[in-house]
Amino acid sequence: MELFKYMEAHDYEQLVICQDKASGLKAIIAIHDTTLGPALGGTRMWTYASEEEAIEDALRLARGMTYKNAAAGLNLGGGKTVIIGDPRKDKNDEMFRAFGRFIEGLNGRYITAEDVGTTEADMDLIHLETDYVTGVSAEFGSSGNPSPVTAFGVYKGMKAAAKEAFGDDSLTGKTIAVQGVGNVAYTLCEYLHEEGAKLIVTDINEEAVQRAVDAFGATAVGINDIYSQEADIFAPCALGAVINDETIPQLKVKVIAGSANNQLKDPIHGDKIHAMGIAYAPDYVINSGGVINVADELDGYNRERALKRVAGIYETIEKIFAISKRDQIPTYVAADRLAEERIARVAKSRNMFLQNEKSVLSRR
Ligand SMILES: NC(=O)C1=CN([C@@H]2O[C@H](COP(=O)(O)OP(=O)(O)OC[C@H]3O[C@@H](n4cnc5c(N)ncnc54)[C@H](O)[C@@H]3O)[C@@H](O)[C@H]2O)C=CC1
Ligand SMILES: O=C(O)CCC(=O)C(=O)O
Repeated sequence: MELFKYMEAHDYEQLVICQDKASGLKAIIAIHDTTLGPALGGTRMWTYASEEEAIEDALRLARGMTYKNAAAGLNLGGGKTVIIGDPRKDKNDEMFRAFGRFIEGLNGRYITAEDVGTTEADMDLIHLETDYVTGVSAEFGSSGNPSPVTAFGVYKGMKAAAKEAFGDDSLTGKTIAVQGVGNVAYTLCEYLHEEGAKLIVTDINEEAVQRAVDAFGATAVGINDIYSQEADIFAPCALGAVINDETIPQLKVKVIAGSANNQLKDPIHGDKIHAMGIAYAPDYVINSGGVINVADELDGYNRERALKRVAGIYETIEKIFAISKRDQIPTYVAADRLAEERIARVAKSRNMFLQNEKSVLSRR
């Protein structure tokens, strides 16, 4: 990869390569855009096949965080870290302490959190060296398990999408096909059941299915049958790339709204469902409850305030449908536009010189 060419083409600010021989730390911190505030994004630990693959992943994920944070209305930019290594074998305490010192060295330009392969305990080790970390344990002001909060955001976003499709945001009597009833979707099903929706569920884990059948009177279907159900709403809450050439022709729903990341296999699939008149709530917006929740730690975590902020996903999805109509574009493009427009607006109002910029952490 021609690094500077790539960074220039996609507007990256900074790439930090961190190496600590004693602990074996090999980390790449990618900072995409800090117009809105410090870059916040988790740390992924993974066995990358090559250094180039790790750098590409860090860059791609960091850019994703710029859009996610901007669309979520957070005053945070986008960044992400990858640590090269096997999270089951290669971790040691010194590695995360060394990483914390590298973060501290960035003096607040980057704030980390958990991601695939890292845990609350790892965040606590980072916290020994820097305050620029979230997702720490309760004694340091943790926001706790993000899944119920993510589920609340998905519920709110689904209602906004239902309003778009059916003219009314009530889910009472609506049939909702839920793919995967894990941590997020189980709580989502609680909200939906409470509101009087009929649930159809599937999961590769039979126990998870049975739990939903017992608790919510859900109808269980096979894993490949979830797409073709006579339902009003499809809620993908398991895997990515489930909206693709094979599944789209099977869909009978008017709304797609679920927690899974990267739901569209390729952008063309977002165009296809748009052309079919399906109201699609873009994944990184409707599932942003987790990051909104963790970001609340920066203000001294307050559950009530976090949930209020997460409830704002309803209005964000409404705005995205409005942009989609205004510009005649699919909602996945409208979400990017919402983020880009917000960054451009804030950039204009923040171009005045200040001797000392206010830090996010100083709000604590
Ligand atoms: N937990 C959170 O706060 C957030 C989660 N997400 C995304 O939401 C999705 C769900 O996350 P969690 O509930 O935390 O994960 P989870 O692992 O608790 O739940 C996923 C469920 O999907 C099932 N599953 C896996 N493959 C399947 C398949 N082929 N068909 C049907 N079911 C299948 C699993 O058995 C599991 O029960 C993931 O894509 C995740 O990346 C996104 C933002 C935040
Ligand atoms: O939610 C988190 O723990 C961190 C945010 C993040 O990296 C993400 O949403 O992918």
